[in-house]
Amino acid sequence: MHLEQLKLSHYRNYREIELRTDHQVNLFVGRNAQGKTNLLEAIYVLALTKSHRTHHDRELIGWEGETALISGDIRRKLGPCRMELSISSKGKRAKLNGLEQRKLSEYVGTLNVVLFAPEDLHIVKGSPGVRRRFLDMELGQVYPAYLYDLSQYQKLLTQRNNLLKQSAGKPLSPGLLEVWDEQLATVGIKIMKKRQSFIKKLQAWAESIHRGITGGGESLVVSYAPSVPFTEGESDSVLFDRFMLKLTQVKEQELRRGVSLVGPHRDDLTFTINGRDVQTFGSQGQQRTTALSLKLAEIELIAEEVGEYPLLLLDDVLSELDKYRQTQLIETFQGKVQTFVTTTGLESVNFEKLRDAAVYRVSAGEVDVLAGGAEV
Ligand SMILES: Nc1ncnc2c1ncn2[C@@H]1O[C@H](COP(=O)(O)OP(=O)(O)OP(=O)(O)O)[C@@H](O)[C@H]1O
Repeated sequence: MHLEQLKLSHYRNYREIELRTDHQVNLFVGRNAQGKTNLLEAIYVLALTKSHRTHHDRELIGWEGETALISGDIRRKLGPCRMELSISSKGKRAKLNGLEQRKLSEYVGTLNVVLFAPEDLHIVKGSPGVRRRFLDMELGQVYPAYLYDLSQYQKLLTQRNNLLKQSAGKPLSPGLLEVWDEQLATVGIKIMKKRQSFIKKLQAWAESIHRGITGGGESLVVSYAPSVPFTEGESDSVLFDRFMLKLTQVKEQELRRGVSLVGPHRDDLTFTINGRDVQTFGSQGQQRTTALSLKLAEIELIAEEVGEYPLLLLDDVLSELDKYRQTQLIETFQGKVQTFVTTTGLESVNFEKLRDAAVYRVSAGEVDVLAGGAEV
């Protein structure tokens, strides 16, 4: 997949810009706080309709504007496509080739992106919520139907939580909670099974990529830790019964606390290197490499599932990688994956290995081409 042109209007600190981005590697260089991350974020939002930095869409709209617009011309095997996303206080609207999409889940998946930024370290170090968000975003762009299940689940969960809160520790009328329990378990199982099969595929890629990056010395294992444990191949009915049993076991606690305590919203992921938990025992470098291996694994997984390589967005991470890892990264994806990179200085970039690159200068929401094509 290729992004050939990007247009922004009232997006963060960009008033109006139009940028041709048809090179294989696009490097955005500039001082701090000029809009480099905003640019990568815009590509990410164009693809996924959500930012990796904030849950509040309002923040994406330029301070002097009412509506932010992102538009991108995409080249894919399926044929060219113009994607347009508008964000205002009334919500988001998405168009594909000029046609408005009724559901955002029908729009997501048109463009695939993998973003790697310093904060991705939190996928390894942070709370389970960060890992669930990572899973949901990545699964959603490969299997858009997953987003539908997820939104169904979230609605059910909100309603069930409201009921638990209203009861305020008092017993509920018989059968009232059970109506929600069955629905929660049915949709919850769908999500858990999709997560499990996704993590299994991701694990296979991440393990071999991590071995490559570490020169064969480290064996990374990524595992799913579902809130209701299950093994591969178990039938839905067995899993349903186990889910319902767990709900029964925690019912009193749920009534007391007013929240649902069982289901995919309590899932987690674990990482081990040579059998030891990376979150607890891993060095900073091992945690960073684990996050990088995960992201690179996603690129291969998307290529396998979608039949095309996604875009790679690298936000301010080149300077964090030593020359060996940079070369490794560039050589692995050179010629296959269109890459967008931000950096504060070109001295950290290993130009010897780059082919078909363009360099852009970003300054206070303006972007100029410094050099493009073979001369870089
Ligand atoms: N909604 C908004 N409207 C206008 N400007 C905004 C908005 N949100 C953020 N900004 C501005 O965008 C700039 C930050 O841009 P960005 O995060 O892309 O920086 P950067 O160039 O990546 O810097 P660094 O190298 O420090 O990461 C800041 O000047 C901030 O004030």
